[in-house]
Amino acid sequence: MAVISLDNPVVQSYIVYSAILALKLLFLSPLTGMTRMARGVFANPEDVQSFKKGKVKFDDPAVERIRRAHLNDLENIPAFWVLGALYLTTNPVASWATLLFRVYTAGRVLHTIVYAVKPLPQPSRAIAFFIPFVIMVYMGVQVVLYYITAL
Ligand SMILES: N[C@@H](CCC(=O)N[C@@H](CS)C(=O)NCC(=O)O)C(=O)O
Repeated sequence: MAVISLDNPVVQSYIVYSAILALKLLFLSPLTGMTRMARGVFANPEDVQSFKKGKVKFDDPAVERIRRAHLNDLENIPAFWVLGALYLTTNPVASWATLLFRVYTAGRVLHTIVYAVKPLPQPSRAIAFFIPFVIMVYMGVQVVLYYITAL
């Protein structure tokens, strides 16, 4: 039986990397806001009125790029929180699970950098997306295999 306790280093590792990912996800909101301000492009007329500058515009390339990065995080990071937590219950080897959480987090941070902060040519974004994606699939399969025998 897996020991799910806050004293368990794998659980602590999951908590740390989950929090880093949440902070990274949150970071994209102020980045969007700052980019809107810098470029004078807003999503609502009341924003234009309140800042007394710029215009309503929905296709600014820089803002849309950050919004796509944000959406991509939302398509991926919540699945990590779920699958990572379930994976903990399968009694993984601590060093292996920690490595997976670490590489996942590094991949998602790199995805944000090469997509939204300092755009780089492909395949940099594809790699930064794909490695964390494979880790999630791996964890999900491990969870299913671990519990399916009990059904
Ligand atoms: N919703 C994604 C699904 C595929 C995906 O996540 N691809 C990665 C690697 S190419 C990506 O960064 N897509 C860009 C995006 O989601 O805006 C899309 O429309 O591209």
